[in-house]
Amino acid sequence: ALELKLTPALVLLRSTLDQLQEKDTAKIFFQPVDLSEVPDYLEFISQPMDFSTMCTKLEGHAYCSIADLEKDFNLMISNCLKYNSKDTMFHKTALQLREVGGAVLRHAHRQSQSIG
Ligand SMILES: CC(=O)c1c[nH]c2ccccc12
Repeated sequence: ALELKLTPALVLLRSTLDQLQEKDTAKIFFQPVDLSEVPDYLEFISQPMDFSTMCTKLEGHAYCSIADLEKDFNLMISNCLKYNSKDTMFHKTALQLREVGGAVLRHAHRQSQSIG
């Protein structure tokens, strides 16, 4: 039935997001950048993104595929690389997360192909 077919896709999306969050050991991407702490953030970043927002979107069925999840993950990383200069921990952490997260997403793409 349709709901049986859709469930594995949601399960894979949740597991992929969980795996990506686990790689953010410093938890710098767990919450939106605090605009009261960083008042100029929106002068540089037009579309903020973070894992908590991605989780809300996922449960709200905003993601139809791993590719949709990957788009927001890449947005989150590129925001961080843009706002934070190269010599910061944030910038370096984003570069690392981009690599390890890429491997998680490649594996999830392969799994989603086997679900069909
Ligand atoms: C992910 C990110 O860019 C940030 C996460 N926490 C922050 C605090 C100040 C400025 C940037 C950030």
